[in-house]
Amino acid sequence: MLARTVAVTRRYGDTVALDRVSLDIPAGGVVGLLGPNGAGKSTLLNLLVGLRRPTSGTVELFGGDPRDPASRRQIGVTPQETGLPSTLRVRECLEFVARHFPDAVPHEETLARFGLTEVARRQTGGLSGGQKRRLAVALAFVGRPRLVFLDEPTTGLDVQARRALWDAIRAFADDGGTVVLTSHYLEEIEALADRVVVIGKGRVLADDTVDAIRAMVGIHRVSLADGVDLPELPGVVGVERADGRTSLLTPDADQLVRDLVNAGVPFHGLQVQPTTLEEAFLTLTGR
Ligand SMILES: Nc1ncnc2c1ncn2[C@@H]1O[C@H](COP(=O)(O)OP(=O)(O)OP(=O)(O)O)[C@@H](O)[C@H]1O
Repeated sequence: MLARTVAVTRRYGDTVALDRVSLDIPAGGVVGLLGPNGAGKSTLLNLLVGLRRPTSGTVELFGGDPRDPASRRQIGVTPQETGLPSTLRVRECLEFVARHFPDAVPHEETLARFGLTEVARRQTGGLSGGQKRRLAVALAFVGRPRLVFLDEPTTGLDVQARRALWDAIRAFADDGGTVVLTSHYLEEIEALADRVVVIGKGRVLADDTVDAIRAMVGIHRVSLADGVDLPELPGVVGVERADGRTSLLTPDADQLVRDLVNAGVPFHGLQVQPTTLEEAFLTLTGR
């Protein structure tokens, strides 16, 4: 096991950012932490990399305490927000980080892999937001880590830059590296992760393969104006009533609409909408 948390709780004052989270990170593959804003993803990463202490429970990194620098030797990290020294050139940043490691990746390789070759001589202060982000992520890989933590690696990148970064992350995993990344984007998780851990309100709501999670979050909300009696309908996983409307939550909205028609329900004001990830998971976990 490269890293693990056992019944970890983290509070900030009255806020419970993580609530008894137990998670194992074995070697190999990409683990995606998926969840809405404020779910606790960054807090979990910060505990795993030793930036924060748990309020209770234990966190292990390479068998030790993540707050001990020796435990952190084989990790690479890109936090959600990073600062680069604005007068250093891109290549100088790579050199600075590489000096800390016995067998760093050659600069040319990193530059090419992260699409930074053209800007190698530029000062980081003059880079675009996307270029800065790519450099910040690239730096996590320079020391040939065994385990890399990336907090929202592609936020703010355009489609092309995002894909380039995905390729680099995947190449690292294909070579046997392990990655833990957070994202709001199901698409990003689908592109990269073998395993998805869904976090909501400080809890692990699901921990499964991408396919299983996709099936769970493909929940739609079919809503109708109140005033009609609804029969028992198959495939409805939740019912909500608010603002003069009844919402039926279902993984197969097309079939539900067919069933409504077949049952002769005289509905009006029908709307079909995808649910948010948070709604889908709260529904599925019955909370
Ligand atoms: N340093 C802090 N002080 C006080 N509250 C905090 C602190 N850091 C996080 N929190 C709170 O803990 C909860 C979890 O935050 P966290 O940043 O871990 O969520 P997240 O899933 O990473 O969200 P996002 O997707 O927005 O980054 C939130 O309610 C947040 O306001």
